Amino acid sequence: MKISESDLIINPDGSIYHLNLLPEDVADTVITVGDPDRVGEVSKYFDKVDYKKGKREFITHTGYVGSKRVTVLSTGIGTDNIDIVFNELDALVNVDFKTREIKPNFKSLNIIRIGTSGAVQPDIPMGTILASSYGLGMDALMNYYIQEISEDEKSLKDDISAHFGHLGAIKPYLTGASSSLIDTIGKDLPKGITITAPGFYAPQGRLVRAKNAVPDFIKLINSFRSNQHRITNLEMETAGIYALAKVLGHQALSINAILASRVNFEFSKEPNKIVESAIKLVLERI
Ligand SMILES: O=P(O)(O)O[C@H]1O[C@H](CO)[C@@H](O)[C@H]1O
Ligand SMILES: O=c1cc[nH]c(=O)[nH]1
Repeated sequence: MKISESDLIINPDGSIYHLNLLPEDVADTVITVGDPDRVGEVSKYFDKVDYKKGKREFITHTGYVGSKRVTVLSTGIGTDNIDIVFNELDALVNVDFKTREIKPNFKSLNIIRIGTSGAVQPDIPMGTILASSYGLGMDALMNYYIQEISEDEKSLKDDISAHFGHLGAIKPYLTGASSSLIDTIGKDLPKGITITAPGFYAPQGRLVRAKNAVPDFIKLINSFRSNQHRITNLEMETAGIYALAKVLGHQALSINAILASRVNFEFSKEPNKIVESAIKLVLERI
């Protein structure tokens, strides 16, 4: 079945609407980062950069780490951008842009996020590099997609829904990391459930001048327990990445550079150093 011109928008030069990429521009291993400036911080370690492209906040460099072809791409902030990036990345590899039909041979990408994040447990200090075992979305993205979840995900999600049930309108969604990527890239890293918030301030329990509707949000988050599971950190993309990757059949892992300790009220004075060590760790292991 042909995908219509308004559902899948292809620019006159054959590139996809927002990412401005051609199908051949995407490697099978994709690193996503939030900050467009971080793309160069990753690709400076490539042995060879084939090209650099971009539009809006979506900057892409593709090249080689040793003999492995790798794409690094910035998503900007938030799961609304993840919706765009993941649908367009998937279309680039799984839709024939000439016929507008789904290709007969499905391609699954390995997608690794290198992001920044704030920890909500006292034993996870600033400087930690943490792998998200699950992404827990407090945003609304997955209200718009049909997602099948495993029995394990369902039972953990039920405990989470009970814990956060009194928040009313919030309908959390939960997806596990790719087991193959977490067992390799994330093998010896601290792990935990990452909350993806629809904002940086009150949606992450911060208080500046506007009053928060949810009192003691960080306490509510860090007191959650279900068997061996606990919530370790807060950021703004992982849950959307995990959920859409699974819906579309890709493998995803989120690696978090912990810049803030929300329980100790601290923010790193050297955030770039922490991000740098997360980048090096991922590039050594992909
Ligand atoms: O550093 P990045 O990857 O952008 O990630 C985190 O930083 C941003 C907020 O400062 C949000 O995007 C959050 O998820
Ligand atoms: O606390 C933090 C730090 C980085 N990014 C976030 O979203 N939250």
